[in-house]
Amino acid sequence: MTLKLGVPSKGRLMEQSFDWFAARGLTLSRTGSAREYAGAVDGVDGVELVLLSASEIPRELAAGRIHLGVTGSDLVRETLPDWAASVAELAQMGFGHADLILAVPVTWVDVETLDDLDAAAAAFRARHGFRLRIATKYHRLVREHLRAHGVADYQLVDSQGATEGTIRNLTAEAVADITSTGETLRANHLKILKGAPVHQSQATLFASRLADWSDARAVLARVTSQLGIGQSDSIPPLL
Ligand SMILES: Nc1ncnc2c1ncn2[C@@H]1O[C@H](COP(=O)(O)OP(=O)(O)OP(=O)(O)O)[C@@H](O)[C@H]1O
Ligand SMILES: O=P(O)(O)OC[C@H]1O[C@H](OP(=O)(O)OP(=O)(O)O)[C@H](O)[C@@H]1O
Repeated sequence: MTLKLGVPSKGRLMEQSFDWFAARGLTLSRTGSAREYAGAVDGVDGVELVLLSASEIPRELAAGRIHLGVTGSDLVRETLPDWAASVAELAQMGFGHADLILAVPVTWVDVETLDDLDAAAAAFRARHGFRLRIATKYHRLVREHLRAHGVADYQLVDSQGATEGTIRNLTAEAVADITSTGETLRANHLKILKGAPVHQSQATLFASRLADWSDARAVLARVTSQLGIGQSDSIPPLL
């Protein structure tokens, strides 16, 4: 039996993941044609590369279909209820940095903080008869954050892409989305609310707590030794 390692199948995350492993002596490569999602691993015996969408890796880890997986820490926290029961963080990889933030139009001069948003939301509801709409694909993380900060008078509207455009399109009054350079927010005349972001994300190597480790345990020891990371004693059933 081999250890299955899930890595994003395209884009920056794939390339930077390949570079991160290569720098530690594990060579990942795509095999077959450019469009074929097959891969190979050199450097440690018994590792099988599984190329997957970054957004599917949390579910595959939680289902135990892959033993290790690279994806954004935001996607794990958003996708998996009680994520720490399903996966363990083995290494923060130092790329794929992005902040999940709340933003409102720059023209909302009285709204700079979550407290201001709370007040604006109450006023909005009184005036319009419906709750202020926040567009996002990060429903779980945004709900938890707003609950923790006592903001209740809002509704989430689902936006799976081009979220910053929802305000111009009059389908939302505020957004919660990932930003790295801030260019998309600036281009859409939005400003980030002050205070800590909802989440600071980066690419992270996760281990499944729910995969069958019985035969993959020895391979894990070789992988973590090669990568120079401490083998997590906290991955059941490795205890
Ligand atoms: N502008 C950005 N800068 C840096 N990281 C980003 C940016 N936008 C998204 N990310 C991060 O990249 C990850 C998502 O990667 P990607 O966009 O490849 O996934 P996806 O769109 O779900 O993939 P797929 O289209 O295959 O389903 C998330 O962890 C997110 O935090
Ligand atoms: O701060 P910036 O560097 O401008 O990056 C932020 C943008 O990047 C992501 O979008 P992505 O490109 O993944 O497309 P999406 O709209 O489909 O989510 C995110 O949703 C923002 O729209």
